[in-house]
Amino acid sequence: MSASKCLRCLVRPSPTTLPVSVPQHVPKNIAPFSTTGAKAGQNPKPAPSVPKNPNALQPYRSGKKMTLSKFKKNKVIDRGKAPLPGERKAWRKRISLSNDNALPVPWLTQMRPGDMADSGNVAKVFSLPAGLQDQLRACEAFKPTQSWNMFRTPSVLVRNETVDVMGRMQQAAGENKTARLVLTGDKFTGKSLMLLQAMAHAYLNEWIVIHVPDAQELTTASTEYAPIPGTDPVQYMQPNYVLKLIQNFRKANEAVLSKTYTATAHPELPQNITVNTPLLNLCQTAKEPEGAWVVFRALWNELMAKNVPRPPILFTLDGLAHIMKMSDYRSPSFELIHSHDLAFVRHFTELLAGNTSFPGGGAVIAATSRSNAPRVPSMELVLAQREAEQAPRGAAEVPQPDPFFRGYDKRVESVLRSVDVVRVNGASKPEARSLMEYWAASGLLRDTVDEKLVTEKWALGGNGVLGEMERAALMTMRI
Ligand SMILES: Nc1ncnc2c1ncn2[C@@H]1O[C@H](COP(=O)(O)OP(=O)(O)OP(=O)(O)O)[C@@H](O)[C@H]1O
Repeated sequence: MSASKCLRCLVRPSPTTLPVSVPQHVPKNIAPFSTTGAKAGQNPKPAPSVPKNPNALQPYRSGKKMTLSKFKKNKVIDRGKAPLPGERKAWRKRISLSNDNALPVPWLTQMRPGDMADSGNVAKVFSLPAGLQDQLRACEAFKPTQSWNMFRTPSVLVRNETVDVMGRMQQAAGENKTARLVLTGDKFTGKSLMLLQAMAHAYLNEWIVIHVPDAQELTTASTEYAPIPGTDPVQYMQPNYVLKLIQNFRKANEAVLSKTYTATAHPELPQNITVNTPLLNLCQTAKEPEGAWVVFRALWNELMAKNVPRPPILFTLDGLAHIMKMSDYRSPSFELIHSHDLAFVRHFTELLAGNTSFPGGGAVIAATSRSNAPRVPSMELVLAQREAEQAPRGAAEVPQPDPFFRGYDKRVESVLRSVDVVRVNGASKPEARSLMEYWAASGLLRDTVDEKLVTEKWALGGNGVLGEMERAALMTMRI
């Protein structure tokens, strides 16, 4: 393009319209050349202004900038109040145990202490008494994934497996032994609910209950940890987790703990605890994470004290696979810590392995999960082997380890080597029918419950998988 053309308007400038430009490098307040000393000091007169031709070629752009968003207003987006720390998690984990829109079921009876161990009650639905609901809520036995929020009162179906598990618990307590059980089975068959039933049975029969609602909280490095001085190999405590556990434990077991007394004095605790103090007072000394581990140790020693009257104890844990592998914690040398080196987890695994037992008898029950669980080949293999060994002679072949696989964990095998495996299957048709009649009486199932409907929903639910049946029959009613 020709340099003599105006770049903005394409008008050819004439020599007369060109502005007289002052060279930019000459400072304005410097005196022009002069012949006298007097003139030399005077300020120069301003140069006569040249009228501006808007079409003339400008050396520099001046004036307004063109802004494209001139007529746009800045929108103020109101995002509301930001949720406080922990608020989202609390919302996600909230449990509602009642639905006022569901009908009360007139024929429903409240659960009594012996109901779940009685084989005559198989395929019957029982409601949980209000006091028991509080205890189960305190120890976080209800899960947000279960369908409690659909019914008027929380109720459970007694199944064959329920009677079996409760029978083993009763027998162990009667013989001052500790039953060691692992509940396994397909997804949504009701393993967590079986744990809840075991806890309900224990509370109604005045046992002491310790419950770990989700084992992954212990091993995913989401809670503080510290090495315990004087342990070899080093074990780690988790003071914050243990504090929360003691507080829930105290709320849930208040009645029994106030009737159980200390066997020794505990001067090491934040408050001095003397002999014959209720265990409830001992639990109340756990107020800060700093002293929580010492309180837990004292409480554990008391629960395991021999030669003093102790009620049966139930220790339950949901999500077994999470504690049967390396944890996400690291040692000071940055090596992964095995879950069994976490001291709290070790208390559980020692019981499950049969190395320790409760003095007044009881049970230790772990449930596997299919929804949220890492793959642990050692655990899967040992549980399959145990199941085959327990089957009637020759009914199942005992699985063998893969000779080319190097990932088996000896520590896991030694813990699970002698446990009893209980498989939770789909419900039978009479059990399914009873539950569906309860759904219909609650106003959640509109169809008439007959043989045809039961068979249809039972088949749709993968041969009586209760969670799947709920989906098939009540999915439109989910809140
Ligand atoms: N005995 C029962 N009485 C009433 N409802 C039951 C019973 N057993 C299971 N259910 C229902 O089935 C659903 C699945 O139960 P649960 O959460 O115990 O399954 P799960 O086997 O632990 O599943 P996952 O393998 O995913 O952990 C729940 O909504 C629960 O209400």
